[in-house]
Amino acid sequence: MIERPPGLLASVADLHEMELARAGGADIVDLKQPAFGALGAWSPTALTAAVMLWNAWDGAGPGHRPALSATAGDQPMVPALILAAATRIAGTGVPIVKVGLFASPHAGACIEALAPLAARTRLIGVLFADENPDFGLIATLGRCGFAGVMIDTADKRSGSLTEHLDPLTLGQFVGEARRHGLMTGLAGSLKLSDIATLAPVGPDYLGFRGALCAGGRTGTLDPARLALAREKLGLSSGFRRV
Ligand SMILES: O=C[C@H](O)COP(=O)(O)O
Repeated sequence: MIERPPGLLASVADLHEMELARAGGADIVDLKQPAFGALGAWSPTALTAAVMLWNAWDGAGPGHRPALSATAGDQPMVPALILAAATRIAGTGVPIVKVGLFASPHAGACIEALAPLAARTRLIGVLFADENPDFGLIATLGRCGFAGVMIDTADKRSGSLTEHLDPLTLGQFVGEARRHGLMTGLAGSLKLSDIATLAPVGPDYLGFRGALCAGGRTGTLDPARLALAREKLGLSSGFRRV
C-alpha cells in the first residue's frame, strides 16, 4: 500500500500549455522546450513572462497554485558554463531550476560549482537512466545544498526509464536521495501505464511530457491525457506543496 501517491510533474512548452497544466492539476509545472533537447530551455524572455503568470496565480492563496520549475538546457559538463546557464534561468525568478548532469568525469565538479546558487535557488540535479547514472553523485548533491534529484532519459529514442532501470534500482535511488534529504522525481518517456509500476517505488513525483501530448513530446499538451494521469496517480484535488 502506497502511503502517498507521487505528485505529477508536467513539462510545458509555452504559456498556453502552462495554463492547461495548472487547470489540469499538475503539481509541478515544468517549463521545458522539448524541441531543444532532453532538458531544452525556454528563452529568458519567455521565462520572465511565465514567472509573471505564475505570480498572478498566487491570488488564490497558498496551496492553490502549482510549483514552477524550468530546465537549464542541455549544457556541456563544464562547471563555469553550467553555472552560467543555471544562474541565467534562476535570474528570471523561476523558483526551481532543473540542471542536467550528463555522464562525465566532471559531473561532480559541476555540482560543486552550483553550490553557491543552490544556497539561494532550489536546484534539482537530473541524472540520466540511459547514461549509466552514478548514484554516488547523490551524496554530492545533498552536500552542495540541492533541493532534489531526478532521473530522466537523455536520448529520447533510447527507450523509456523503465527499459533502462528496474524498480529495485529505482527504489535504491529514491532511498539514497531521501537519506541525503533530497526530493525525488522519476521521468523518461514514461507512459501512463508505467504509473502502476513506478508509484510503489515511492518517488515524490513522476514527470511526463510525451505521454501528455497529442503527437508526441514535441506535440501539444492534451488536457484529457493530463486528467487521466492524475486519475491513475490517484491524486485528489488541490496542489501538493513541493
Ligand atoms: O521532466 C519530465 C520530462 O519532461 C519528461 O519528458 P518525456 O516524458 O517526454 O521523456
